[in-house]
Amino acid sequence: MQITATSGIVPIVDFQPFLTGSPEEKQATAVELVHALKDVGFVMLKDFYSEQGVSEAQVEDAFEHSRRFFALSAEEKDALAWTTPEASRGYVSQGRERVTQATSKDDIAQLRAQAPDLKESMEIGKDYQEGPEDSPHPNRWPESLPEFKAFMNPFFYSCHILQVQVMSAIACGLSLPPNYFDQKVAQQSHNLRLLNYPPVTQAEASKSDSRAGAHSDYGTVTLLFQDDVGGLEVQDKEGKFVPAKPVPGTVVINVGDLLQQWTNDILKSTIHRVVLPDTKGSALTPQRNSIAFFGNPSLREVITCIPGLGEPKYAPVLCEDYLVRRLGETFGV
Ligand SMILES: O=C(O)CCC(=O)C(=O)O
Ligand SMILES: [Fe+2]
Repeated sequence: MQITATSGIVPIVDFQPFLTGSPEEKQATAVELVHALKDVGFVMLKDFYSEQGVSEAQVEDAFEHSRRFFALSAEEKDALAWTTPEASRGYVSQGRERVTQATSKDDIAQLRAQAPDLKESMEIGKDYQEGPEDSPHPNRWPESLPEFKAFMNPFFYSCHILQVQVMSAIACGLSLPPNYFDQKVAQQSHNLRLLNYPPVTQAEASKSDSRAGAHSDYGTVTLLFQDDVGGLEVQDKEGKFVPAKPVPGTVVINVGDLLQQWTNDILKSTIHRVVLPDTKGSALTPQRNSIAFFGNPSLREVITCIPGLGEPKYAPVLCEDYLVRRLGETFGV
């Protein structure tokens, strides 16, 4: 397999042939994508924009809405605070979440106290509007920014479609039917996370160089849109962290733990982190914004190793149980 371009160790794959190409072109792109996800667990997709999925203008607008949201007063943001792993919606102030691979409550609490993630985030889930029985966990919308909700709901759906497109390519690359995952992710139990990494002084930077600690993601695939500041690093096979410098016009895709389990370790959920960029002599590190869309299976889906991918290494797990446990660990609840 010839990968022509990379950012660090992350291959760059043109997704357009999968979206609009001939059957042969589709299959060749799917194979290229799966090769990258088996080998590195990360890929950058270029030419991924589509009418049904995510458009270029939407990505730009999403960053603008995100900036306006984080510019709200601390009081207004805190009134929308994230509540429970089951809901996983709302505002997460700096220091509340500490992503890590540690699993002991005490270890994570100590990490949170000593080296908190230098970030704030806003978590958005599917917005149920049909009736009380459809609204177990309402989103937490800022009242002073009505256009925020009006933008984020269709953007969430567009990201869902891009995620379906990527999952379909993964299915093709694994020699499964193209629609293999469609029904299994149809509930849109995903999590759209707007991230703001504020500027940091040298003094703060010496306490914790971690904008987001080393961790793996939990779900199927994460779609990550990043600005041009950089800081994302991906662990290589020797355990070394390698910068994945932003490439304009691409979306980063990485495999989550549930997709690794689903594919019986064929696809890799790779550890990654976000570090502070060099201050280049100035007193503050630049602010960074990113937008992560964590694709998940439907919550009632039981994740069982896909037949034909070898002797199962994992016992079946209910998606909801798994996600609630992982989120509970990182939030210390
Ligand atoms: O901000 C980034 O580039 C990555 C964030 C991330 O890995 C996460 O939130 O899981
Ligand atoms: Fe992540």
